[in-house]
Amino acid sequence: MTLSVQRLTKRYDDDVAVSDVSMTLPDGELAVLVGRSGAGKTTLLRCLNGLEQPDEGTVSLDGSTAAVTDIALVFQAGALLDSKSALENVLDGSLGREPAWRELVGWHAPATKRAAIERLHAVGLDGYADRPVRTLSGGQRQRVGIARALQQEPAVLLADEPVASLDPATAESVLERLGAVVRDHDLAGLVSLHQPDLARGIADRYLGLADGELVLDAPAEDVDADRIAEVYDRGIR
Ligand SMILES: Nc1ncnc2c1ncn2[C@@H]1O[C@H](COP(=O)(O)OP(=O)(O)OP(=O)(O)O)[C@@H](O)[C@H]1O
Repeated sequence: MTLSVQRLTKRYDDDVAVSDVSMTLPDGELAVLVGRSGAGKTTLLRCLNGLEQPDEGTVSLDGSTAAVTDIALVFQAGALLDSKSALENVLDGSLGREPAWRELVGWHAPATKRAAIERLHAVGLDGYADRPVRTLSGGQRQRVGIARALQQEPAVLLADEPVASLDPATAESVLERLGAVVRDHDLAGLVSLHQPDLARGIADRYLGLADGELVLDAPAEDVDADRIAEVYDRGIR
């Protein structure tokens, strides 16, 4: 499905965090969102998945209003429940898709459980299902976060600086996983990153925000380091 954003604006009092942004994210493609601190990346992602209400503009999926479960957001550092296992964290992605009583007692349908194990496989975590996530490395935790987002069966996968706390090699491998799941599951993918070079060869497209405005929207092959540097130079907030 294609995610379309039309003239989206979000203000906090007098501060325009996102200003009149329009863009299209087709399925099967990973776009990388860049921009200096305070440019509006997190606010845009939160508006896309409904955590924030835009003041103006619309977000639609194939022309219709998106349901909450259609758009999954992977948080920085995974935002996992430490005391639970990897599999239990992934199963949390089914919240809202299963009857409430199943969620309350933690007794999931066999097909749901099989799907969750398949998601762990998709992110390269075979054999980690029963590991408490507090015993996992940063990169493994982040991949559990991606598997949990997949369990939501979204049409759109968003990630807000998902590799910020990782070393460059681990960050690159997490991004490769993200790119692979976006393509294999035919999702529209958007990832905010402070190290855009890590996404070379993985990103299909670069989007750039400066002071809330979309100042870059181009295929990855047309975007070199200078073009990205321009996005960072334009932000003055
Ligand atoms: N809840 C909020 N209340 C008031 N202002 C906010 C709120 N959230 C964000 N802002 C403001 O909106 C602007 C955009 O912030 P946002 O967090 O979206 O930027 P960002 O590009 O994600 O930055 P970073 O790279 O540092 O995470 C900033 O000026 C910020 O201070």
